[in-house]
Amino acid sequence: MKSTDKILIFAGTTEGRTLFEALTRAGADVDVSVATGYGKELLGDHGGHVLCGRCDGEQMLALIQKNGYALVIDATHPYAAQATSNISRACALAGVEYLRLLRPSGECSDVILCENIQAVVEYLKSHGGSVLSTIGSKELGALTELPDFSSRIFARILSTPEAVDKAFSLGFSGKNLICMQGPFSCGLNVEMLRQYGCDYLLTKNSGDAGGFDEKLEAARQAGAQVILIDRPGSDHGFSCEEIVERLSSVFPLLEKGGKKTHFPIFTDISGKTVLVAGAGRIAQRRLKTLLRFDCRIRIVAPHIPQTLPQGEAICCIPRAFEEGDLEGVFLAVAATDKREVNRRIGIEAKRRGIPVSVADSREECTFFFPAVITTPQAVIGAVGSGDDHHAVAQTAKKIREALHD
Ligand SMILES: C[C@@]1(CC(=O)O)c2cc3[nH]c(cc4nc(cc5[nH]c(cc(n2)[C@H]1CCC(=O)O)[C@@](C)(CC(=O)O)[C@@H]5CCC(=O)O)C(CC(=O)O)=C4CCC(=O)O)c(CCC(=O)O)c3CC(=O)O
Ligand SMILES: NC(=O)C1=CN([C@@H]2O[C@H](COP(=O)(O)OP(=O)(O)OC[C@H]3O[C@@H](n4cnc5c(N)ncnc54)[C@H](O)[C@@H]3O)[C@@H](O)[C@H]2O)C=CC1
Repeated sequence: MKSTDKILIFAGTTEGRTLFEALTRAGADVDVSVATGYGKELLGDHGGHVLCGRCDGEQMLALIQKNGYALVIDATHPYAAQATSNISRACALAGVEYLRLLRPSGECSDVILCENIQAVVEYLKSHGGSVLSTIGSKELGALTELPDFSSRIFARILSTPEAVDKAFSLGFSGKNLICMQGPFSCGLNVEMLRQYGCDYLLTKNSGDAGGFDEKLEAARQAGAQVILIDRPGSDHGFSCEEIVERLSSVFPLLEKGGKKTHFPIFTDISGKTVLVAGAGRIAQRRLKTLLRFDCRIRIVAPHIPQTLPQGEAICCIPRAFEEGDLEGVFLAVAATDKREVNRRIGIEAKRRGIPVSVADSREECTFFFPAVITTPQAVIGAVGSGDDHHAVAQTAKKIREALHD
């Protein structure tokens, strides 16, 4: 495969969307096909071409041949057995490479395992009790075979008009419907099971991104029995990471998991004040870097070590951080060893519109503190996607060695 080849993804799952975004960002020529308008909405606007609407096997074959894809990735839902069989057959007929993206099944024990929805119905016919159904609206019809379904089945479905209309037309009434879009936390699941007095939680083995672990744990906490519809037997495939791994030789920008990278902005900080909270190992490393750029440093820490550089540009405040310390600050670095203090600095800096690097939480950073290499000709800053700092440090080391910084 070459980097100019066209790729088609049949999405419909979180992983499919993640892969689409990552491939688009990595410069691949990629189209995505989703079954519903709702799926399209979830994709947002990432560039790339979005095809919308359900297609049968023949339509898929025509689409693949017409657009000349070199690779088709099937990222439809683990239970979309029909779609998967159509896509793989169309690829075989067109002679196009086919990859199945499949999230790993969740680990589980102590569940009532049913082969399909029909087996669930048989089980529930001979076992009383209320059920929280978390299998969506598609197969809800089967549950209406239970004579008392309208009182004992509580169906959690998507909050779309189609899903709601379908549930109503099947005979479900408002009091037995929960229309809401996930993700659902364990706590929320527990409350739902308790609120509706459910003895069972009905689920498919949707793997991690489907909130599967949160359902199992909630059932355990609420004392409900899990009824699990097993995955279609022959389904096997690759995880998102494995597919990224396979494609990264063609698209070097494709990072693991489709994480975003930061755009480097080089800005003049001379004469401006940078707040550094903390005066330990990390704060001192950053201080050394910052001082190369002729800024003023306001450093605040309960204990100011003797080893700290001194000079007019450095103002030491020997006490714990206070919010007022951010007054008049251009850039902030939170590098104390107290999680709560760093978090507070992050929040307060954001509120004031000050870019902040929070040393112990990549999620709370609005900028990443880079590894900096300075030579007479250039300033080079290196960051990764925040999940392998060691690799960034190694990269910086190689650049330093190469440039004799
Ligand atoms: C997100 C970021 C936020 C920010 O601070 O702006 C951040 C976050 C975190 N770093 C952690 C650990 C380590 N970071 C390093 C090294 C560096 N880290 C740097 C930047 C950044 N670090 C920002 C993103 C940059 C990116 O990765 O893209 C560098 C580039 C610049 C600098 O720090 O000066 C510098 C290389 C400098 C050079 O070589 O010149 C080492 C190695 C070492 O110290 O030798 C370790 C230990 C080993 C390891 O984990 O590999 C932890 C876990 C803390 C914990 O568990 O306690 C978190 C928290 C989290 O991940 O959420
Ligand atoms: N981003 C990165 O590169 C790395 C980040 N870290 C994280 O950075 C943080 C700092 O690590 P180190 O410098 O090794 O710790 P350290 O223990 O050497 O220094 C902590 C500093 O915070 C100060 N401090 C404590 N409470 C404070 C408060 N309320 N207000 C202001 N200052 C306060 C202390 O006086 C001390 O100077 C830790 O949270 C650590 O997890 C650790 C390794 C690498």
